[in-house]
Amino acid sequence: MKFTIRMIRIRDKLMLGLSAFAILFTILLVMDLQMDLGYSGHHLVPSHGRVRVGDDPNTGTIYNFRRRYLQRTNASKEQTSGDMSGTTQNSGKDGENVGRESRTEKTEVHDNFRDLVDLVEKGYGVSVYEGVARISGEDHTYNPTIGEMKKISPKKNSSTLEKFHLQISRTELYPQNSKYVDQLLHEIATKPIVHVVQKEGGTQLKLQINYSNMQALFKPMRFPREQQTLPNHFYFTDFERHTAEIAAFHLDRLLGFRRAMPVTGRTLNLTTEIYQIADGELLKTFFVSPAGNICFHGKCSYYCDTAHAICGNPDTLEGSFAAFLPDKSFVARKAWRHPWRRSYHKRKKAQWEHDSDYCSLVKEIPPYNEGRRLLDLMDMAVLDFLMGNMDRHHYETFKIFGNNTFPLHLDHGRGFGRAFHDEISILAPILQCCMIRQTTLSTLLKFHNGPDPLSEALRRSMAKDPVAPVLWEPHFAALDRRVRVILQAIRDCVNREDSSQVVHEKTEDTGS
Ligand SMILES: Nc1ncnc2c1ncn2[C@@H]1O[C@H](COP(=O)(O)OP(=O)(O)OP(=O)(O)O)[C@@H](O)[C@H]1O
Ligand SMILES: [Mn+2]
Repeated sequence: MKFTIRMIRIRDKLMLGLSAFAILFTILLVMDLQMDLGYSGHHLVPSHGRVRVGDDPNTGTIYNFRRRYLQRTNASKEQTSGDMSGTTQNSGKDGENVGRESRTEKTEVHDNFRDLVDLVEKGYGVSVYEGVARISGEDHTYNPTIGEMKKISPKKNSSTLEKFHLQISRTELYPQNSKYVDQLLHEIATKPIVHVVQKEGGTQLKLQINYSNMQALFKPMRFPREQQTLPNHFYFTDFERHTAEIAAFHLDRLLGFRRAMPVTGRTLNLTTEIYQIADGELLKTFFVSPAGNICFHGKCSYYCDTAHAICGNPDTLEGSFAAFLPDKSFVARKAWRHPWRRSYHKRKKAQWEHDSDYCSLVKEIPPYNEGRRLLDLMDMAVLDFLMGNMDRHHYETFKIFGNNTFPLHLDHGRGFGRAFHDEISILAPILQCCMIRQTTLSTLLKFHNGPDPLSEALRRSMAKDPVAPVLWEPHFAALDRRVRVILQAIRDCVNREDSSQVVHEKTEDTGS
């Protein structure tokens, strides 16, 4: 009897011990997943987000910059638990900088990046062939438009979009003082829609909106603005945000690129402006949800089923409307694989992710070995980093202009997904090539040193959009913070290139 009682006690103690262990283990696992400590071997952020042991701190890899940047600026105040990979790297040496609340940030003096301002103003080391701030050396006086190349002038009854197409030039989609952009935005946002068909291509649902004399590409709203990229979603499984398309157009314009088609927001009546004029195939996918809202899902390769339907409230729906590119039969385009594209596989990495000398490889290959294209990729990295767009797999150019023309900035639906996280790997082209177009650097410095920070300029630019406010507030602060990150990366490059740099004469006023 005594023996059995003792056995029961031992068993109870054992059970108690086991339970305590299980609880502790679970807590450890949860902490690991939250803080990415690495015990479980699973990382919330992909493992390439970590600093690799053995990296020479003086080589220009993304990992080193990420580590140094995180130690220096301590952006962790703005980071969520999923983004701590860098902060766990902090050692005691950086004592004064480590505190996550970073109260020091408020007292920090504004770094006006005088060294970089000097670089762009005085043109020290600005050349086609070497240095960090570069010019493309192309002939900017040779800038024919599509109209000129095709010997077509706009007719009296041409639509604004047709006129816009004819003025697309070798160096930009529209001039800085374009008389068509605002008019186009207004027309796309207000003119009656006459027919709607699903747009082929791409992974997510898009509609081609036909007006009486022009077309637009419609991407529907799927979430409220404050919804962020789900932590378990990869960049390639992330849903698209219509507001990102709108904001990207404004951002591209503010940066002086003018390589993105004009995009506006518009609120539709799903019944009268889509359903009643929809193409038969699209019509088949309409239904009424249990909540009594009108919904449709279209047909596409990923998210086109009942579970991912797009629903009105009950039949109003917001979306982005991008002015249509010229028809391919009129102006053909060439699609290029982006050298720094991601692997689009949940376990594989791309070559640039483990080869810190990747840029020297790219520099050898046409069209990156000469002309403007490599600098254009740097611009694209700036645009994508500012909005957090990781989905840049391909890009397109207009064939008619040959190789020495701008790449189109298309498809920004996956930007503006994470306001509290700066995805340094998007800067890989800049960090690995250590170059940036002089004019782009100059524009970034202008926004950084004010009086108008990028956030304010963007806010003002988007204020008149029909679906304003376009962006969730935290994205604005992220923009100004990311401008600083880019400037810091450029400064690191300049310092690394060493001070013995030869002084070159400026040979070109504008680089884009
Ligand atoms: N404004 C536009 N006018 C006409 N065609 C466009 C326009 N924008 C994009 N396209 C074309 O439509 C294709 C798909 O567009 P987009 O990339 O925005 O869609 P997506 O569903 O996000 O694609 P993906 O899944 O490949 O990322 C593009 O490759 C481009 O050729
Ligand atoms: Mn896309």
